[in-house]
Amino acid sequence: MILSHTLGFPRIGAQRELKFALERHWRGELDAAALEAVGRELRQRHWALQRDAGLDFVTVGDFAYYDHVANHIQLLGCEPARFGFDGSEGELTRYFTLARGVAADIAGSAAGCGCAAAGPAHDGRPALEMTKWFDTNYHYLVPEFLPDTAFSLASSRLFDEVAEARALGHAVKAVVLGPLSFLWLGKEKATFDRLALLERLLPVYGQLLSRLKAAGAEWVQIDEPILGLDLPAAWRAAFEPAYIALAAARARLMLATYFSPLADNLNLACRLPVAALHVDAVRAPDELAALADWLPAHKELSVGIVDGRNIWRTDLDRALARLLPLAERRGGRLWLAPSCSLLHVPVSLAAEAGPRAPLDDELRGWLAFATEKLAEIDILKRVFNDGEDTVAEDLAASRRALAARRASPRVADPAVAARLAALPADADRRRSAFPLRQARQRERLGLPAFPTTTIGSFPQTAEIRAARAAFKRGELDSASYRERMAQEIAHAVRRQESLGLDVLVHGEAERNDMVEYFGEQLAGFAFTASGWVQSYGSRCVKPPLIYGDVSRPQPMTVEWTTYAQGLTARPMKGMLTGPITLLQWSFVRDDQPRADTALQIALAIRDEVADLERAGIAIIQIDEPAIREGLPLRHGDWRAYLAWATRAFRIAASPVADETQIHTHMCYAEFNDILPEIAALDADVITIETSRSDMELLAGFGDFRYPNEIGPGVYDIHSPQVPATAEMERLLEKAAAVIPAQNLWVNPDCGLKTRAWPETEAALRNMVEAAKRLRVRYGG
Ligand SMILES: CN1c2c(nc(N)[nH]c2=O)NC[C@@H]1CNc1ccc(C(=O)N[C@@H](CCC(=O)N[C@@H](CCC(=O)N[C@@H](CCC(=O)O)C(=O)O)C(=O)O)C(=O)O)cc1
Ligand SMILES: N[C@@H](CCS)C(=O)O
Ligand SMILES: [Zn+2]
Repeated sequence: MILSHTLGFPRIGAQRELKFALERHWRGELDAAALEAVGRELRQRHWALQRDAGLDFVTVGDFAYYDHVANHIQLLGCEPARFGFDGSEGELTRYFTLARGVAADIAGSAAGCGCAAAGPAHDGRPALEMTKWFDTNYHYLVPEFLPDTAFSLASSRLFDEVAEARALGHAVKAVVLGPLSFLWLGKEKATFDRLALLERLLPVYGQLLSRLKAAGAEWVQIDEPILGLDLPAAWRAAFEPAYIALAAARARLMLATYFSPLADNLNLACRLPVAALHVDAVRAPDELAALADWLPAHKELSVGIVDGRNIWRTDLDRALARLLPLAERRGGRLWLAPSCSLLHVPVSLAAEAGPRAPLDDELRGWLAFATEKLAEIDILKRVFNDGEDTVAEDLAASRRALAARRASPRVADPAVAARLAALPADADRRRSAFPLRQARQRERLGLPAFPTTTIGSFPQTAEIRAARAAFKRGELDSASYRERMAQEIAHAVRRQESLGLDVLVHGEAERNDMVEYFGEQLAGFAFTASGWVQSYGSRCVKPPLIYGDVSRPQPMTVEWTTYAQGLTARPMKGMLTGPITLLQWSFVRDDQPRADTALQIALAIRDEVADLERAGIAIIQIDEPAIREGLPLRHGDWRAYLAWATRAFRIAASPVADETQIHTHMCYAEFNDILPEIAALDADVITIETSRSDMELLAGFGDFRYPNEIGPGVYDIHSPQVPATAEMERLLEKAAAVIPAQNLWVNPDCGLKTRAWPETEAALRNMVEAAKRLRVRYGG
């Protein structure tokens, strides 16, 4: 018998119902009960979808009002003491405090902007840090651990949800993050080893599993994605005793791994005393044979056969070819599932039909979002359980779609192939070495020491978003929309001039998103109407789809950039998203290596760089915030990735003269483990997020003697708090202790699109003042 399930389902809602409810709640327009009603309605809808798709169990525990790791912090009773909760606050209030921090004197502004994580707040309660969930564009809240962190079962939310699903008649599989992954994903806030907390944590997990069983969960999926990482020996060694201890709870456990091969953890995963093991057969198809050998016959094998990280229809014949020998080997017993939670793909293709939909019928036919992926799993299951004839039509439709995609003339563009073949070997090299470029740029730009700048975006106000929405609905004509954006840009330029910034930006008002905006203009890319995916909290992104060879039919940013430059005598930075970030934050074609697609995008961006230079733009920034996130999860794969990723960046950045200054920008990650490669990008200036680590991140750049110029972020843009001049001075002093002062720039951590104008202006005023004081101290 073949069974089916999903590791998780998107929680945000097909129409982003959760996002809008959350933001209304934060603005004080929706009370907690009404928010909970929206959550309940979404869970019920998603469980019904799972049941209707023929899954044998619905998954309970994948829902979260902000983030599932944050749910575990409450569930396991380890809310950090620094939040000072006194027991009078409700669970939901505490939850949003962990996620967003509190700034008592500016709470109105924080809530009004719908921003998610807040940074250091006036009353000393900064939000939990946010970081990337493995190699995805989803951000989780980082648990904080101290040597005396205690655990207890402190929330009934998960058990209530199990009861809710049971009351609706569903067979339930609950999902929790495993104890080792939970500890691994957290951070020590004092000098000690957080693995030491396992002993204290395990009894609470034991209680958790017993209660889930008592609540009627037939299975508990226990996620240990860290089994896909290169783990230190102590962490690997901790698995077996931990799971032996958990076995005492007598819950039926499915250990779930995903995102990368198990490799040297395969044997360990097979040995653990659990009833079932889930593996990612999309990222690690080659391990299936070994699993069939090693997993004891009495255990269930759940095969993640449908890609949970991408949106292409599954090749069902290839999937069946993989599954058949496995099923045979395991006596006809298998579970089928997506490779990972479906959190990372949009809810349904249903919203992509209709005359105004940007996706045409042909492209839509090649795709499967979360709902359609469940249907694919059901087809595969029925082939085994009921015979191929029962799904002959579905299989034929799937084959037709795949054949159409393979044969489509829209995929291959011979001109792109020809250009790549003719690419000179030195296309990734600037004309001169950095010292000469630096001298020429200094002469051309005439900037003061500690030049001030921002990262690109200024507040994406409700008015800007509303104008764009009206334009897209056809209610605002193109000329009026462009006029509105021109006004916004002019406004941003005026404000920067009056603040005294040295290098200006146009503010990105015209961009819906730093990736989608380019995706809408590049050939080989398509975009959706409602293909939203949660990025953090209530914030979502709509990743474009790369379906074919990429090229740039026409300039994408030159008009707005030259317009902005025409408004000021100061240098206006051109603002582009780099090839790796465009790749990483899109759904990428699966019919050629990612490296090839990256190279094609690099050529398109190179053309834009050349056009900006030709239009007289002296400084061009190529954002690469996702370059670190794109690193493979296994170290052994790093070298190959870094080689093509850095080459793609350099190809994009290298067509310009020495006098043209190339900036890059990175955030959301620690870069110290890839510093040589960051240096090899050879950007003239790099701006990076450093303020949240109190410039600690910069130490690596100092130790490494990073050769080019650096703008370490001096304030956290996630917070509406206005940073004090003295604090930014202190950070700059700290930076000057490790980086030569003449190479330092002054800027925020990242773009300001999620902020409001009043706090933005106040923060930048203080930042400019801090730079002036540094100039006095260091000369220049
Ligand atoms: C830098 N970050 C980014 C990541 N990934 C990206 N693809 N882009 C990024 O910028 N990953 C790492 C970080 C994550 N950070 C963020 C920060 C902010 C957001 C965010 O604000 N997202 C918006 C959606 C952005 C967008 O595409 N907006 C569109 C559509 C706006 C919209 O919702 N319109 C409404 C109607 C509005 C009205 O009538 O007033 C509608 O269509 O229904 C646009 O501007 O046109 C969000 O709201 O979640 C994301 C990641
Ligand atoms: N230029 C972009 C970079 C974000 S990582 C911005 O300022 O929003
Ligand atoms: Zn950034």
